[in-house]
Amino acid sequence: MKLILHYIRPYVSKMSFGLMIKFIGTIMDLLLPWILAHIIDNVIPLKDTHLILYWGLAMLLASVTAVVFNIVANRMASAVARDSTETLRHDLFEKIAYLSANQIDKYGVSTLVSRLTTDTYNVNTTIGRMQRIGIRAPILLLGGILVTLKLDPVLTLVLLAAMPFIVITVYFISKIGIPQFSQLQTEVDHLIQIVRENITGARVIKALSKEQYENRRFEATNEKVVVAETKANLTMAINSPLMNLILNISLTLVILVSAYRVNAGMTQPGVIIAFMSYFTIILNAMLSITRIFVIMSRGIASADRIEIILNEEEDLQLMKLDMIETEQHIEFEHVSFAYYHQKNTLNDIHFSVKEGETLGIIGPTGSGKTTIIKLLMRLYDVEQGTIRIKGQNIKSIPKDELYAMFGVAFQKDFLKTDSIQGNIDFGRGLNLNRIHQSTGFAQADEFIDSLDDGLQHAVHAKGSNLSGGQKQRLIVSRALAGSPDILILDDSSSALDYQTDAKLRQAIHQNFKLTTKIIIAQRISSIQHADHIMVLENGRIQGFGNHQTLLASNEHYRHINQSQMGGGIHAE
Ligand SMILES: Nc1ncnc2c1ncn2[C@@H]1O[C@H](COP(=O)(O)OP(=O)(O)OP(=O)(O)O)[C@@H](O)[C@H]1O
Repeated sequence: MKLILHYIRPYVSKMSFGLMIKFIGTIMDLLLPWILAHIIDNVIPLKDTHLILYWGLAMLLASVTAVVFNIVANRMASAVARDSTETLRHDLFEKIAYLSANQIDKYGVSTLVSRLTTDTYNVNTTIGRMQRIGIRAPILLLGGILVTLKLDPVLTLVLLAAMPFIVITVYFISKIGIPQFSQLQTEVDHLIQIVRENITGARVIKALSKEQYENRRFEATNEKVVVAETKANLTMAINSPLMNLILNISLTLVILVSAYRVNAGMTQPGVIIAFMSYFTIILNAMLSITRIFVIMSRGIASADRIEIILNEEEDLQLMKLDMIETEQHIEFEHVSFAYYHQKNTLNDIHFSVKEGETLGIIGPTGSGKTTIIKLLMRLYDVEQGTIRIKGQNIKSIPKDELYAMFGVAFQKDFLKTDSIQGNIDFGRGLNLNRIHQSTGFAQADEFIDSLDDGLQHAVHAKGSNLSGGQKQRLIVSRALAGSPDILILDDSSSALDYQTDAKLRQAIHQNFKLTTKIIIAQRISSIQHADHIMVLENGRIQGFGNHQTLLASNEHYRHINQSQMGGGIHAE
């Protein structure tokens, strides 16, 4: 609720104006039965046609004002809901964009997507509806009671006897309903996760003929959403019949008492007709108020889920740490790391690389190669040991500065729905020369030139209209285009043929002399010319040296070399 209040605060004046219009419209609605009673009991007996016409016109004016003012107020309410949710969605998106890799792992992508979409939509509905019926219903209720008190206090007291029962019912129903709506949102998260996996993995699913299996998996989760929704809606559905029951009992009592009072000459028939109209107004107002609680239950559950993300503290804080004098560009000092306090993924990683040098990393899958890069970029914080860039602990380098040092091509990196140029530039405003140069270095020119629209060729989501090798070359072009201090190629040439891979390495060697390069590869040929080669196994450094020294001293490396290159020391 605090979150909702926070986001509507900037619109208080607009909202107040809208609520004032709504107030006037509602008062007009309230006036109508009173005018009718006045016409029946006081004006008609006078048999003055002009006076009857005059009061009839007053009724028409009141009803037109009520309709027009209500429409205007509703439109203003929708505008406030739209604008405040826009800001909320913006803030949430920004927050999600700045979450650390650790925090994204903690929540999972699906729940973040559903918080950004369905939850913000629920908040929007709550803000809109609260203004539309949140003011109208209480005014109709209170105003109705005040007018009926004036018309006939005894009958009003009979009506008011129902109030405590209504309050108790609403309290218990919303107490049960809010957690049920939270549960429903969690099930929606799971559903989104399965849809995402299905769409992302469509090709694998088809290749393995697993459509039926996936359909069953989806159905099972869909069923859970239905069960959760049914449960929450059932709780809320008890609300209206229960209210109707309470109100109908009190209506019966009101009719009985009014029949007695008219017979005894204690009240007039016009008053009873007006009272019945007010009774309907009060009844509808009470039902609307209970509906507000249903909407609020859902809105609060969603607002809470959004608030948890917005309140997430920055977990990779900038620290003030001393610099050391060093000749090295990148240094890992006895670094050990575990994801979420599980078993260590990396153990005692200790190495250094000078500016302009190339480090090759080779090792079996899952040995921790990519994790070294993630730690160097501070996507996760190390628990033991220190990582330095030019003598500065990376924990003391502002994030923007740190990220700006890198040009990275990750294993299955991201391509967005944009042109080839847009994907390489990635919002950095690079000049066209720079982009042409980088596509040349990355050996992407040949395929880009073969396209009719060249750099303007549209790339579909995740690069689905490009081959594996074409995607890799675009991703490498993007990494090179920013002339980075540190270039990281994580298995980024695996889809290239040997010749193209060799040309790419040659281009990088010749044109990025001052850039420190880290190349992760499965192929010895991709790293054999590196200044240093790290052999990684089970998160430990198994060997460190150049190609020749490792061939001479490291059995594991020799074995890989033999299996890939047939044993000799190959030079290209
Ligand atoms: N976000 C994560 N959460 C938990 N565990 C992770 C995460 N990322 C990687 N791991 C685990 O850490 C280990 C090392 O992963 P890493 O990606 O560094 O290996 P790799 O050597 O680069 O493998 P590959 O050659 O297959 O890319 C693996 O066992 C992996 O399951």
